Amino acid sequence: MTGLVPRVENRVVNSAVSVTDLHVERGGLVVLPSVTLRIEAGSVTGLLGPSGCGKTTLLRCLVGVQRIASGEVSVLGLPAGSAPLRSKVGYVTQAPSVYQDLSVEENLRYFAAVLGAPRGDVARVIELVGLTGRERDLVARLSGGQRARVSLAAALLGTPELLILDEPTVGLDPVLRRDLWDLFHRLADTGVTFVVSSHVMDEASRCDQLLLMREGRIIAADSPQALLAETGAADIESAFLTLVSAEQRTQA
Ligand SMILES: Nc1ncnc2c1ncn2[C@@H]1O[C@H](COP(=O)(O)OP(=O)(O)OP(=O)(O)O)[C@@H](O)[C@H]1O
Repeated sequence: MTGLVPRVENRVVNSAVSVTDLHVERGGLVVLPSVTLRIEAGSVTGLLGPSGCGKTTLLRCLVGVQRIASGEVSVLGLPAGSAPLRSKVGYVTQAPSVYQDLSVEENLRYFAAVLGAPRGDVARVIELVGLTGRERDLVARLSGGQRARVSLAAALLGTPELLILDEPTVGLDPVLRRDLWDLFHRLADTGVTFVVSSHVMDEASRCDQLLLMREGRIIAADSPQALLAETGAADIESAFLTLVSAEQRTQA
């Protein structure tokens, strides 16, 4: 996966995301009691935690599609979901959100037109996600991993400054996973901020910063190296368990 990556110009904020006292309820249950966090611009931040801990809900708040009960969510210096952010924030959901009955290229041409991205961008993003040669294939005939990459390509159209990716590497083989993480870092080096959720702790070492989440709360926010040093654990999964045990001891 190669290709030219556009630079993000005129960044004026250092925090790409700032969340304060965020409280969210879904279906009458408290999912996020009170989340406060900052995400540095130009970083690859991993949001890691067990299934059901609230990762998707938090990501939906950053995109501005989740009803919040109270708190503040600021993205690139603006309230999450505000109109100017539409072309600056890319969101890839867990379920691929592309048209099955269109080809890879037709899908991306359509999304480029909606976003007002230049036509030449389509070939660029297809190359970035490693789908060169599959342009004319119908999405319905692609594998799950290939389909996920079409969704990712759509999110890369234009010049997004923040990419919010919900479990983008699920179902991908190790080589493709490595290539995608390399792509995230290459784009982050140009100033794009990535927030990537995963319930697979072994992806942690690929992130600059980690947000470890449990039962709707951020239990740690630091670099993988700092979390390992702080807990004395050999890997992030053990660090997570150490933090959970420490928390349970404090609560007991
Ligand atoms: N549409 C909904 N209505 C009511 N409750 C919901 C809804 N979607 C999710 N929830 C609940 O919110 C909580 C957090 O779910 P969320 O999808 O944010 O977790 P997650 O960490 O992303 O999980 P996973 O890793 O399995 O995707 C769960 O208890 C879930 O049951």
